[in-house]
Amino acid sequence: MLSEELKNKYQLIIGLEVHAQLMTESKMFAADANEYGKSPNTQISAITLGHPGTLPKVNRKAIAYAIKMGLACNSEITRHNVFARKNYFYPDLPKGYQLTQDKGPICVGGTVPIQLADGSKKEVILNRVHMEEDAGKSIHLAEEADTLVDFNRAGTPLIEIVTEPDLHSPEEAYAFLAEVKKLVKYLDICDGNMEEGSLRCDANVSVMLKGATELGKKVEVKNMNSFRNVFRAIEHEHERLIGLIEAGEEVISETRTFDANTGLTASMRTKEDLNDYRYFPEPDLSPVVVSDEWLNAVKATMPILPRELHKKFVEEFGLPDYDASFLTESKDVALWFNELCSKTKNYKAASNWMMGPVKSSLNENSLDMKDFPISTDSFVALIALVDDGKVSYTAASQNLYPAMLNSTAESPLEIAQRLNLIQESDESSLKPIVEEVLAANAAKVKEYKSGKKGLMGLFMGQVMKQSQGKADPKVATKLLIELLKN
Ligand SMILES: Nc1ncnc2c1ncn2[C@@H]1O[C@H](COP(=O)(O)OP(=O)(O)OP(=O)(O)O)[C@@H](O)[C@H]1O
Ligand SMILES: [Mg+2]
Ligand SMILES: [Mg+2]
Repeated sequence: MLSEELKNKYQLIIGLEVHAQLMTESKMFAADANEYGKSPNTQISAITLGHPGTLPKVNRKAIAYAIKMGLACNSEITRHNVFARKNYFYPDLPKGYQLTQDKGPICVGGTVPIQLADGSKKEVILNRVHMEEDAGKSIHLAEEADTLVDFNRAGTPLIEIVTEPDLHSPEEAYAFLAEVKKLVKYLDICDGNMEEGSLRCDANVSVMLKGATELGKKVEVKNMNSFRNVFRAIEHEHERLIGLIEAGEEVISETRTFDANTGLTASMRTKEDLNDYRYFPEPDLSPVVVSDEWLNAVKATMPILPRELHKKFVEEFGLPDYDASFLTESKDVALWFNELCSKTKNYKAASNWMMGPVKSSLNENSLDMKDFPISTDSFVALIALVDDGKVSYTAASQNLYPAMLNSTAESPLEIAQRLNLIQESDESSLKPIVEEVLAANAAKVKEYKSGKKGLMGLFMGQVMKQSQGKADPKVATKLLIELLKN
């Protein structure tokens, strides 16, 4: 572990390359199904395998998805798009080259907003988002020392989201990934599943003395299969690079691989054996031109974005930033909440319900908001029962709400009646109970009257007990104050 003092001497610089698999039905340049988890080598065609005489054809849906990402990040959309062949030899690359965008990525620049745990915010600057196709998958068999190849993944449409070297801590990198995942899910273009490899991240890391004007040499770390592991890999490189420099050793530009078991990285290849990819424009594809008409059609499919919903929840509903961030974390939650708030004006109560009981019950039952059984209409009725003093919040959250989860046929009022949860807010029926309590506690009443005002809580507790928790606290308090005056 390096001292804080040493860490403070250096500035950590991170640039991320995030690959997102697009959820199109077919592949980037062929009609074979784009489906995860199928039997090896069943989702392949002669085009994907690059057999002689076959010709690729661009999947326009994949292009539209990439444009959606660019629009969400306020990138500039390139109108004249050319694909290039990136040539290299690897067993899982059936054609011997990958189709990608070398010059002129489909989305240029743009930003992604992030927020850290301490509440600080920042716009991470993107270099570009470009299109490419995925390779197949090599499966290395440990025992037989053999390698098998599954080409199902080959040709899957990808976007590569490349940041500027604009991130400065593992926390920022983590927040960026979380935001990208959230965005692609809102846009419905990628499922964001890092374990299944639909979202993959390479981290470029360097350090430089604070105040230096030139970036240090970077290493690129690969093979992290979770956000947490990206965090760990950066943390490790941060320390390793400073250690190297402090020891007077040279940092080498290289690609390193992360080992999740040890938390360490190891060299894979250095810049010296850098591939010459011999990029050249793909001769079998004509340029893809994004017309105004097409661009507008894609714009029309844009969903409401988390940052827009966040703004609405804060500005229109008057909710704290914290609530808005929580509520927009998942698209399903945000949209459900948005609908709920079109039916109630008690936004803060609605938000508290979401952050408390709803969140807990979803977690406990490992449910998604998609499977949430209560309709927004019923939920509004629940909130109104509490607001009108008919059911106490305690009874509503502890008894009524759990019952609603299991009984969607009855209205909240019917359930509250069945469970005997309706509060007694009628003065005339509460008064005898209050009188009874005061009579039974004559000594305490005397103490109260001689100044021990703290006893109010005790009386209140007794009234609640006598009324089996159904006394409306407001009415009971009012009656107690009145009767204790005499
Ligand atoms: N000195 C540096 N320190 C940290 N990150 C850097 C530094 N210089 C560049 N980067 C980042 O490295 C990444 C470079 O990605 P890019 O895709 O452009 O090139 P590449 O890694 O050489 O290509 P490939 O896609 O073949 O891996 C960017 O995210 C960029 O911000
Ligand atoms: Mg790259
Ligand atoms: Mg790279």
